[in-house]
Amino acid sequence: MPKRVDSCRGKCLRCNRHILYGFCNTSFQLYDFRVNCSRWVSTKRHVGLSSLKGNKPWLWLGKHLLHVGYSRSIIFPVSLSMAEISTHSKGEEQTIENVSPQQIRNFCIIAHIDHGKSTLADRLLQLTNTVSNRDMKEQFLDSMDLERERGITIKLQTARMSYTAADGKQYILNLIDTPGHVDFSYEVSRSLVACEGAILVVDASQGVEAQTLANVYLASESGLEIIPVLNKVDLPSAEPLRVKQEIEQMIGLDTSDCLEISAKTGKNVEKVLEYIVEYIPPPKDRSDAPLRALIFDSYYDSYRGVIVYFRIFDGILETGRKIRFMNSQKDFETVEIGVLAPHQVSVARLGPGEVGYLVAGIKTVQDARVGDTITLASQPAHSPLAGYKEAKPMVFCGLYPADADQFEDLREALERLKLNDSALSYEPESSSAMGFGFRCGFLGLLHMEIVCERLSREYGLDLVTTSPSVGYYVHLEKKSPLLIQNPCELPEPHLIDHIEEPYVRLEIITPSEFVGSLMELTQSRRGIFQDMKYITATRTSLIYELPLAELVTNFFDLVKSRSRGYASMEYHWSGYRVGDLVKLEVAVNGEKVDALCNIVHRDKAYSIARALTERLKELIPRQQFRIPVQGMIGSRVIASEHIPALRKDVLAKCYGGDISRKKKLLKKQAEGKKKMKAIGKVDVPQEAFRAMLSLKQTDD
Ligand SMILES: Nc1nc2c(ncn2[C@@H]2O[C@H](COP(=O)(O)OP(=O)(O)OP(=O)(O)O)[C@@H](O)[C@H]2O)c(=O)[nH]1
Repeated sequence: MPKRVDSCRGKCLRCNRHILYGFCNTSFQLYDFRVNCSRWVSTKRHVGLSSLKGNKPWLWLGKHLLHVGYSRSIIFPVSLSMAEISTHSKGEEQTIENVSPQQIRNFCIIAHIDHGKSTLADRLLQLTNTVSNRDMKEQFLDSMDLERERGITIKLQTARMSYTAADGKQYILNLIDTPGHVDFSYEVSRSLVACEGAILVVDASQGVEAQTLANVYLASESGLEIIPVLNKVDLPSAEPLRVKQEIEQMIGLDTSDCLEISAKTGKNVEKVLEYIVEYIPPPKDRSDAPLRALIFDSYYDSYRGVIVYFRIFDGILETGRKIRFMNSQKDFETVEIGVLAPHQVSVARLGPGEVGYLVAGIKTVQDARVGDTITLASQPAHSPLAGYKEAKPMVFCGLYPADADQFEDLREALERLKLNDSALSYEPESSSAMGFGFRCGFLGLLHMEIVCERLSREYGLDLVTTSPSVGYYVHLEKKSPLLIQNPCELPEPHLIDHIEEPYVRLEIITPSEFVGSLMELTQSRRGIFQDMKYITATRTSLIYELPLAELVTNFFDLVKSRSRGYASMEYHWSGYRVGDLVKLEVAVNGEKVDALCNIVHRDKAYSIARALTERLKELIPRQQFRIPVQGMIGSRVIASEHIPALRKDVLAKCYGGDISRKKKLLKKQAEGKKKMKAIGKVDVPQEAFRAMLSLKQTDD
């Protein structure tokens, strides 16, 4: 391939307006250029034959003419030389040099939530001068407003840092910061595949938590070198010795030379950089092999189309080359490739081991799916790299615009969010109580909360959400099973043979004194006990199989409150199990409210129905007539409440007088109320739809 040796810049001779930038290859033919700093265009199609016009050589670039000159010191094989009008000043492209894989280290930071990943990433960016002190802000890589406000990482983030190590050599360190919350663990698994090593951050005051273990398992499954680091040693409550012991006992990592750092104060953070260079293996040098690069993230930019983040395993990628996505078998021409330093900086080529981005005029994220392999269309690789399991939505809820006119806006907003969030799913549905809306699928409750918040903040939508539910497999007699994501769709009981519900394998790590209370909670949520391990003298791990439906209704909050915040939990999908489940419906004033329908375990149906009707009685405003609120399974009423009518003193104006007159007035009032009840419609307030959620909390 031609090697880029120099760049040039000049005005178009024809229009005298456009500035043209170009790069020369080894034979000093311009091989790619751009107009007015906008997109790069391959010159293969655009450069016309060069010619000399008097002493002023010029060159066609598409419809533009570039004025060029000679350098007399070198004899060129072609008539044209490097452009000399103005040599491209130190532009971004030239600051990034291609490096050999030996000088590259790809690593990610993994930890339990809030153990200090993003803070450590901040310090590393500062130490390597990737971000100047002036531009530095807390949690630099968390770019979403929501991430910064809540102090959590939602999306994985990448940054390329340049570091001169103690051995005097310069290294390129590609960092991937990952989220800690269990809902986003699929982001973690994606980033792990792009790395050779992981820094495992453990809070020295808290120790090994459930998510620490889960992430370590993921990292060792991917064959990564794990470097444990104790963070927050500046805290008075830090117990580095105890935590080191925990790491050795629970994870089995040697902690004899484990670093004790404070990401907040910067103590010992520079040593982390040395450890990365020393312990994390460099990527393999397979530059001669056909290109294979793994897509680990992508997002949609309204100006440039889909931006794909990838890691190259084999071969070389250059701007202007035609690439192919091996799974979707779609071809695109790369308009720009570059690295994330941490902002996008374009480069001409990237070699094996490099992490970068590319722009190729891709219109939908579906064309460049995360987990797909990029290869060259002209020299495709034989087989794609092992991708990822697709993120599967686990929790579903209905989203309805409070104002029916906003339905189309909601559709548009969901379409846009979906472009950058492949785990989100949605399909239209309608409800008699709430009109038209969408049934959306999320990875977990936090994911759901974040999507709802983004919809209201970024798109100004006022939404009503129904209580979250999970997906059930309903086996009908002599028919193939149905997947039900909306409880209202559950067929009549006599048609159902059995129902299967999703289960998760749950691990809770807790100080031993809270074990009893947490076991009680888990059992009340239909948990099936699997194992209990004493990890250290004071900490215990509990393992349960738990229905996902029980977990999504604020189980995590209860675990936290019962353990005074000290327990942590982690779960992953473990399969479907048969459950004795029924559809619990609610009728208000004789009319079933479909948005309040839910699938619950038969044993709990009565208590939930009772609590729900009581709660609705408080929430639904009183009307002129008496309103019955009933919880029902099929046509059987299992709980009932009445909202009393508003009373108007129709006798107020009767001073004394005849009793028959009073009776007449009261009779007239009773008749009026009866009529109103027959034609009256009860508006169920929005809070009522969330009642189900809060109910199950009180239920425990
Ligand atoms: N005292 C002290 N506080 C720290 C240190 N490192 C991080 N913190 C604080 O711990 C909190 C969590 O830090 P983050 O860096 O956001 O943690 P995280 O692991 O990235 O969190 P998620 O992205 O949500 O998983 C913040 O309030 C930090 O200021 C440290 O070394 N010492």
